[in-house]
Amino acid sequence: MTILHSTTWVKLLGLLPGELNPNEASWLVSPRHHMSLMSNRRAQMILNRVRLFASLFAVLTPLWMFVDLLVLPNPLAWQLALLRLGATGCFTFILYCYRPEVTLFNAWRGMAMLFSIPTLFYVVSYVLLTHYHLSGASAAVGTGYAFLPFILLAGFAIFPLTLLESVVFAAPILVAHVTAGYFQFTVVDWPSFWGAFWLQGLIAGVAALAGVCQLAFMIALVQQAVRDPLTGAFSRRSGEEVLELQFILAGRSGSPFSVAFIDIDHFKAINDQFGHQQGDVVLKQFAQTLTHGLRKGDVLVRWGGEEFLLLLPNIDCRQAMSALQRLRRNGLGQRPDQTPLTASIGVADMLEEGCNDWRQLIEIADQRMYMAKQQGRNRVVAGREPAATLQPALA
Ligand SMILES: Nc1nc2c(ncn2[C@@H]2O[C@H](COP(=O)(O)OP(=O)(O)OP(=O)(O)O)[C@@H](O)[C@H]2O)c(=O)[nH]1
Repeated sequence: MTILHSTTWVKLLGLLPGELNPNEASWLVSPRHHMSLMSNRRAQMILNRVRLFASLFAVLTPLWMFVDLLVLPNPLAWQLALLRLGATGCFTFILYCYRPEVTLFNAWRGMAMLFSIPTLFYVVSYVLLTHYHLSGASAAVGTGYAFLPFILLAGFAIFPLTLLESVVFAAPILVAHVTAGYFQFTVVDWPSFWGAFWLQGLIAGVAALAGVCQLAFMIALVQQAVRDPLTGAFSRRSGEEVLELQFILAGRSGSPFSVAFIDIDHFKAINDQFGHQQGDVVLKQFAQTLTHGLRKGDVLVRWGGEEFLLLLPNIDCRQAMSALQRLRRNGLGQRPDQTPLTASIGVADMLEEGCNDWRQLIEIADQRMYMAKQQGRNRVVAGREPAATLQPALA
């Protein structure tokens, strides 16, 4: 695993420093820790590629039928033609009827459906071909069927997949080849059956590498698009997307979802006394300090200027208060004159407030942040009552 955490990966993939953090290299191996925004965009991309692949196969599969009918003996040619028509019907079904909600699971299902059609086609066509002793032109056409697994494995190269996904999707095709060999369905005189298998493994490896490279570039692009360049926190636009997604998920599962509206105190004074550049440094350190203190799954958004939003899924106001207390106890950073940086924070929980729109939730948290300012700054307000105010924790 240490190699995954080194920058070697980044260098090997030809990425620029910062485009893919070393701790994000494990994202190339498995989709387990992908952020929801990434998974959503990847799911959309995979579904688009599934449709592209299905449309190509829907056109090419019936076209080859005419070659079969011209060259192959009957009834083999007709049996294969029927098989091709069936496969074309399945590809057309995926193209026009598979319009699911954009989730990674549905994208995987689309890929599984897409690749299972030619894999089955390959196995059945082989069973049919073994009953004939082909020679001349018909043997050449029959040999063409043996190339299908190679084409399928190469096809994975157009999908932005993790290493684990590539292995899972390529395995059935390799197993189909081994099964065909085991039952001696081979009609072609390969120099070596295992030689062909080795070649397939090689193609699968190259396709997996191509998929991982695509994924690396995709991660880098998504990071650039979703992050605020100064602080590394989510930008407001992507933050709104995450908010909407988390709000829907929390609503569906009936779990709490809290947001904290954070505004740095007297930030203008930093700019005025020490210059805008020093102000930028303080903003950057503030965001880094908060991010390091967060749990996995919590999201920091730069809402604008010196205002930040903290999205805290699965916790209510009370738990959010204690998380913020911990963050404030550890310190939010320092002003250029070495005095502690403080912030005024408003907290609201979707369940407690009965919000059915995330904008409403932000509005409430924003109002509470203003209450914190009015009450003297450097505090957290989580309700209208004074009891729900967390007093200054910093010296
Ligand atoms: N350096 C820097 N300053 C910024 C940036 N974005 C906004 N600001 C400044 O942040 C300051 C915010 O000032 P105010 O809204 O008056 O708030 P404040 O001084 O923090 O006072 P209170 O919020 O009332 O405690 C403004 O001077 C903005 O110019 C940025 O990206 N970098």
